[in-house]
Amino acid sequence: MINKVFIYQQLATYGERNFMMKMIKYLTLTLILLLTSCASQPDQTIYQQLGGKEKITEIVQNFIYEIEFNETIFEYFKDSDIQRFHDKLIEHICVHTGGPCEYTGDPMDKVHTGMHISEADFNLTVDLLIDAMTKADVPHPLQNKVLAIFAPMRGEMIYR
Ligand code: HEM
Repeated sequence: MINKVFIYQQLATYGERNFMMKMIKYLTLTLILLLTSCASQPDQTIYQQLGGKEKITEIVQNFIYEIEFNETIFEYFKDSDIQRFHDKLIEHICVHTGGPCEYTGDPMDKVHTGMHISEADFNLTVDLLIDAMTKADVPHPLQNKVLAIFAPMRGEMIYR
């Protein structure tokens, strides 16, 4: 009888040890995977994630193309210097996504005051930007990061 109890106790202890060993192995493996994935993907700026100046230029060119084919939004741009808009918007996006650029254009509130941009037209412009990014093969999660930077600027543009 004593021997039986002793054997059961030993088996239970062995089971616990076995379980603990498995847990330690599992946790160590998880930790290693976590560390290697962090090391291979160091924090990148959104500018870097996009692919730098080249990709931003592609997005801006697609965006201008979209604007030119949208009657409502083109109305705002019909007397604008599109080459200047192209150059300043690239600088602006570069700076705000963390790129190594300098913005040499005018402040957003000053540029857009007097245009009386409605909320609907602001949203429509954002849709055109989304189309421009999609055509430039920017993945959707990254598009959302870009939009999260520019959406809060709406206050400097609408109803002014
Ligand atoms: C977050 C959204 C927007 C950003 C980041 C943005 C950015 C800019 C930038 C950087 C410029 C060039 C400034 C300069 O020439 O010094 C510009 C110009 C302009 N923007 Fe925006 N803009 C936005 C939304 C809009 C919207 C919604 C409209 C109209 C529907 C609009 C209409 C214009 C026009 C017409 C110009 C040219 C101004 C001119 O001819 O002098 N923008 N914008």
